[in-house]
Amino acid sequence: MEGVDHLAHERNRSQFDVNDMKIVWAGSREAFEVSDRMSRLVANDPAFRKDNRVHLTRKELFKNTLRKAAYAWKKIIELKLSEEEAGRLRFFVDEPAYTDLHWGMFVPFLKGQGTEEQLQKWLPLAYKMQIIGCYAQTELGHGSNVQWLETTATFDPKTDEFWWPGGLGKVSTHAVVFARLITNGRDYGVHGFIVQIRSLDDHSVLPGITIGDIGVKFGNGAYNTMDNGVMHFDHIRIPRNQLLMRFSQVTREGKYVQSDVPRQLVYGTMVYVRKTIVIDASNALSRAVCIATRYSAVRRQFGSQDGVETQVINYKTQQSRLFPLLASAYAFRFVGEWLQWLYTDVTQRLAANDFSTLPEAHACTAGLKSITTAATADGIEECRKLCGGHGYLCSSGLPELFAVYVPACTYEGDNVVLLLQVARFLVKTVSQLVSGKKPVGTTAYMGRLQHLMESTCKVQKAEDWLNPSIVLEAFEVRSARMSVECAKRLSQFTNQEEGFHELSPSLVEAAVAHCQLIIVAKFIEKLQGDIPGNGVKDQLQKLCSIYALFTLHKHLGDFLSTSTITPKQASLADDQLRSLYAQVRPNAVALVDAFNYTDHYLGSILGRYDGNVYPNLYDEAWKDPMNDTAVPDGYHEYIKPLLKQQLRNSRL
Ligand SMILES: CCCCC/C=C\C/C=C\C/C=C\CCC(=O)SCCNC(=O)CCNC(=O)[C@H](O)C(C)(C)COP(=O)(O)OP(=O)(O)OC[C@H]1O[C@@H](n2cnc3c(N)ncnc32)[C@H](O)[C@@H]1OP(=O)(O)O
Ligand SMILES: Cc1cc2nc3c(=O)[nH]c(=O)nc-3n(C[C@H](O)[C@H](O)[C@H](O)COP(=O)(O)OP(=O)(O)OC[C@H]3O[C@@H](n4cnc5c(N)ncnc54)[C@H](O)[C@@H]3O)c2cc1C
Repeated sequence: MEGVDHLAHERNRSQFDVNDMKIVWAGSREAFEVSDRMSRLVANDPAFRKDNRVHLTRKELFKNTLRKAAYAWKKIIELKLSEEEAGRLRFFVDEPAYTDLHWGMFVPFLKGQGTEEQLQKWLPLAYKMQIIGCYAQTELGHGSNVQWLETTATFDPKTDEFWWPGGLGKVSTHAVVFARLITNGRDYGVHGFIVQIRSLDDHSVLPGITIGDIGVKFGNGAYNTMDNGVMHFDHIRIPRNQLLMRFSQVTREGKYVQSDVPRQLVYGTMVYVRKTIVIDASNALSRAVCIATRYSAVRRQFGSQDGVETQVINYKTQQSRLFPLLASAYAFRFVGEWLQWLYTDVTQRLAANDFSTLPEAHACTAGLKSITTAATADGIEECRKLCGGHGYLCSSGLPELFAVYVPACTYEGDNVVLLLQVARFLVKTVSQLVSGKKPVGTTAYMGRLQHLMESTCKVQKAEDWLNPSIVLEAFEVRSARMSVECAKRLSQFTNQEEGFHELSPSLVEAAVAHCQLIIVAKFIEKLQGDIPGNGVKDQLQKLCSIYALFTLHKHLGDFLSTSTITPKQASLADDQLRSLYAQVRPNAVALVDAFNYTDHYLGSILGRYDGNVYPNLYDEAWKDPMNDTAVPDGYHEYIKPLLKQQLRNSRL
């Protein structure tokens, strides 16, 4: 009962209204209510039980996922759930499935790339799940380099292998297929086609197509609920109108007609999903942080006072590892919200034939996807370590979360490849300054380049680091100087591509600096708005400072080598950071309660809301099939003879 008392005590000592914070975290009262309702619906339905996943074989696991997906769909229909409610319900079911790709990529691709006529034909089928779709872009030989995909769509197609598409291996009936469009002997580059791959009568694979699952992936259970697939086409014919033709058409005569739009619009679904992945990073990181924070308040080691040992959350090292992750979860939440706004804005502009913000939307989604997923993957692993030995047990929820999460650093664009896209965008922005082009959006600060190259940091005492404009300027100076340095070094190469290749490690660092500036800037911007709730804004201000100062601490080399700050100012930042950790400490448990996660969703004995960790860990161990019998299978074959052998040897 010790843990129970501790968490209740922690909750009583918090200095803000946790219910108000729940609304800020959810984004609005309406979003909170939907999430809250859906999470309880899932948690209270035994059909969605997930604590047995680690003991299932791959085939059992996959069938179980199919059962849950079908049951979830039944519930969605029965309860007449809205699109938003259905999305939240699937989220809380918390099991990667073909439905992620159907709703997350196939449907958005159709919506983005189809003509009115094509939408009328395909969307109702997809919405009612009368067809199930996946997104087949990656090939065995090409994933990052989309322009070099080898699959062709001509009147006389060659054959090639897709590799990875989720939902393809066993479930999808249709696929959005990426192939090079060839007509009248000319290659018009990569386009999206809709291709039926399985029979709608008996689910058999259609003639000329070979499909299978690509095999077991990283981790026990984890992403293995998903049927990532391999697909081989051999002279498949599809009707011309299954080229998605909103932006380019092929006439009956085979003439290619390109609308007056950038060819990159065919990549639109990737921009959409990358934006979603940023919000998802805050989900995954907050979940790990919630487990590690509650457990750190329950766990006691050393430092006995009055016969009671110290809660590990009181160790300064524990705080300096945990609280930056807590702050990052909030930071990623708010930058994700902003990215949603940016995406909506660019979509509206595209509809009005304004393509001016497309490069910015691409750079922001690519860069933020990279740094939030990398920090989240590392953060989950850090949370496992923060929970000591118990963190390594599957019942902590952390091993599975890590295994499910890490591919986010690879899918939807390898993180380094995407940061190089941001670097290209930055170098271009700097070079355009010479020609007088005014930078806008997230690169607007480059418009004050002369000031940023000359300015000196104003910090004289630790509290100065709480001043948002000082912090913001430090991040702007660091980023601008790193980009300018890269651009300068690049200009010394006669061949720009060769220079870009040679300097790519530094270019990636410049891209990281720019993206971290965006996160800090958007957190500060969020705090300039109206944030109701007793003590809520105050807590968020502390978290914002922690995110910024911890990032500064971690990348101190950048800040010092660009002379953005002095070693003395770095040391003052560390002093301020320590003080902030102490201020956040009494609020830590309440700050993770604000995520409003049910025990079902957390799936962690260490992160239980009631803190009743030890009896449950103990009980859980006894439920393991290994403990069905005291004497294990194999004793008679392998242990008993061995023991007898040893006995004989010792007698010799
Ligand atoms: C239940 C909750 C779930 C929540 C999670 C949500 C979703 C996750 C669910 C499931 C995930 C599971 C599966 C993931 C599915 C996939 O992985 S699908 C496959 C994804 N594949 C990739 O991402 C491939 C990565 N590669 C690329 O995107 C591009 O090839 C490239 C690296 C960007 C390079 O492209 P290329 O055409 O060669 O470009 P180049 O470098 O030559 O640049 C040309 C210009 O085009 C601009 N540009 C590039 N991309 C875009 C874009 N997307 N939008 C706009 N503009 C773009 C580029 O900046 C260049 O511009 P210039 O002005 O000419 O410099
Ligand atoms: C779980 C999971 C689910 C997926 N689901 C789907 C799906 O549904 N549909 C689909 O189409 N695809 C899917 N994919 C594929 C995924 O999109 C690709 O794996 C991803 O885009 C990376 O491409 P790649 O595998 O070719 O990596 P590679 O490009 O081969 O990367 C290998 C290494 O090379 C480096 N590298 C590559 N190019 C460069 C460069 N220009 N400069 C510097 N370094 C470089 C990378 O940084 C990386 O370290 C999925 C992948 C995973 C892991």
